[in-house]
Formats: sequence, C-alpha cells, structure tokens
Amino acid sequence: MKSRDRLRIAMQKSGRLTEPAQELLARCGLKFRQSRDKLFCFGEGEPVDLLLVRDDDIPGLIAEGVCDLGIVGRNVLREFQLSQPEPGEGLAELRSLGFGRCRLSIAVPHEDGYDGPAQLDGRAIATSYPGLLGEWLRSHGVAARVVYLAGSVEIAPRLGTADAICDLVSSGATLVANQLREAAVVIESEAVLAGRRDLPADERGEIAELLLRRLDGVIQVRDSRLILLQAPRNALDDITRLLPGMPVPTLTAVDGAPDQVVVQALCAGSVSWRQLEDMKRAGARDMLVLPVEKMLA
Ligand SMILES: Nc1ncnc2c1ncn2[C@@H]1O[C@H](COP(=O)(O)OP(=O)(O)OP(=O)(O)O)[C@@H](O)[C@H]1O
Ligand SMILES: O=P(O)(O)OC[C@H]1O[C@H](OP(=O)(O)OP(=O)(O)O)[C@H](O)[C@@H]1O
Ligand SMILES: [Mg+2]
Repeated sequence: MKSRDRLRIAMQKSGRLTEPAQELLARCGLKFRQSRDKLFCFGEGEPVDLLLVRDDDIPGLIAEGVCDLGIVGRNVLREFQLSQPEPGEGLAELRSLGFGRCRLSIAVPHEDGYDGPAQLDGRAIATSYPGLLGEWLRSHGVAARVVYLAGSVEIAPRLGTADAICDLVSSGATLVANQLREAAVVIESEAVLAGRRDLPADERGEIAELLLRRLDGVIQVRDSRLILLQAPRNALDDITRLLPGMPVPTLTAVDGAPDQVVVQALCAGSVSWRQLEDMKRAGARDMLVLPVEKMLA
C-alpha cells in the first residue's frame, strides 16, 4: 500500500453522526475543504484529511489501514470486532464521544410480555447485529435462531419472519409504533473514536496523539461549567457538597466582609436550576454559571 504522511479519519458521509462529528473536529481546531465529489475533505492547516463513507464501512477501512481513525457508533465497531477471528485484537475504542447515544435492545411483541431470557429459547430473533446478539444469547444460555436483516428489522414480527427483534432504540418511538416492547438491553452505545491498537510510530502517530489531546480538552470543556458565587465562610462545606463533581474551589476574600468569600469552581457537568436554588438556600448568592471555551492543563 502507498505510504501516507497525513492522518486520515473516516466518518459517516450522511447520517446521524455526520453533523456532531464535524462539529467536534471543528472544535479541535481542524478545518476542511470538501472535494467536488463530497467523498473527501482536505485538511487545511493540520495534516489531517477526512474520508466520508457509510458508517458500516468505517471499522474495515481502519483495519485495512486505508484510514487511521474513525468516528463510528460503538454498536458498529463492536459488531465488526466480533466478526473478526481475534475480536480482542486489531481495533480499539480510543475515546467515547458523548453523542449518538442509543442502545441495542431485544424487543418482543407487546402482547407477549417478557419474563426473562429463557422466554427467547427456541425463538427466532431478527437483527442487523448477529455478532452482538449471538454474544448476548450465549452469555445468557439462550438457544435462539438469529435471522439477519439489513434494515426494517422492526416489522419482522408482524411479517412472521421472527418472534422478536434486536435493534437500536433511542426514544422508543419506533418500538411503540410497531407494537413492540423493550425486553433486554444488549449494549449501550454512543459515537466513539476508533483506531488500531497500535498507532503508527511516525508523524501520523504524532498527529493522532495531538488530536487525542485536543479531543480530551474539548470533551472535558464541553462537560464543564465554571461557577462563581459569594457565600459566608461557614456555609462553604454545604455549598461545595452541592457542586456537580464536588470540585475543590478557589476562594477569594471579600474586602470589608471578612465572613464572606468568593468561590470559583470548575464543575463536571451542567448546573441545574434546582442545584442553584439549593445553594442559595445554603447561603450562596450572586451565582454565575459560565460555559468554558478552552482548557489546557
Ligand atoms: N435513534 C437513534 N438515536 C441516536 N443514535 C442512533 C439512533 N439510531 C442510530 N444511532 C447511532 O447512529 C449511528 C448511525 O445511524 P444512522 O441511522 O445514521 O446509520 P445508517 O442508516 O446505518 O447510515 P449509513 O448510510 O452511513 O449506513 C448508529 O450506528 C448508531 O450508533
Ligand atoms: O427509539 P427511536 O428513537 O425510535 O430510534 C430507533 C430507530 O432509529 C434508528 O432508525 P432510523 O430512524 O435512523 O432509520 P433507519 O433505520 O432507516 O436508518 C434505528 O434503526 C431504530 O429504528
Ligand atoms: Mg449504516
């Protein structure tokens, strides 16, 4: 294969993960110019390019070395890994990215009810994820027949081609619309950054590491809020306990009010109105919750 000195990331061309993935890379400071056929994006500035493909193709492209990294659902990555002779080798989930959250679940016709895995013994289950379903069935000691369907899995029970399904669920609206009920969760999924276990030991590896560092900063910032408030010193313990992630706050004295301090704290996660009201009851006032734009430890 031709050697390459630019890092290449595979991502979904058009689908649920496209926009959030593009936004995430932009937040990492990467800028791209799209090719005319819209299959490739050339990186401007950093030596990082994008390949825009069907999400199902992403793990294979990384495994074959066509791309170095990929942004893909954990469901697709795990299914690919299970299709390989050595599922534990080759590809790895390098980071979880916090969008595209859904779960792969087994669902049964609403009128059937569900009283545990044994109910699925001897039944036919339709899915696009035979590897993940097969693993779940084995680990629960269930002998069911797996019927592979590439799409529209949810209509299989009505068509009589299966007794149950195993498909992605988010709001549950698709299940309700098809008179199905969620019976068991096979895996919780979200978009992940996938890569080979061994990053290339050259310039591309260095760029990948730089990208991972920026990504960590972006993810941490996205999930962080800076809170500023004023409080009586004797209420500090109570107020700190109410801060998400219980950070160690920085304290500043208030001129002319020795019993008061200004508290500054970096919180993990958003701060709800309810938490602010609880802090106010504990003695806090003049509370400000600020988003964080960039962070570098
Ligand atoms: N309802 C949902 N809510 C949230 N995330 C979802 C939902 N359905 C799927 N996902 C996640 O988003 C990924 C992409 O879903 P999408 O429906 O865009 O894929 P697709 O139809 O297979 O697209 P492609 O044309 O690229 O093959 C899924 O693999 C899954 O990780
Ligand atoms: O629980 P819900 O919020 O209803 O989401 C679940 C549905 O979302 C996905 O399909 P999508 O809408 O992407 O259609 P597709 O299968 O045709 O891609 C998935 O395959 C489920 O059918
Ligand atoms: Mg797909």
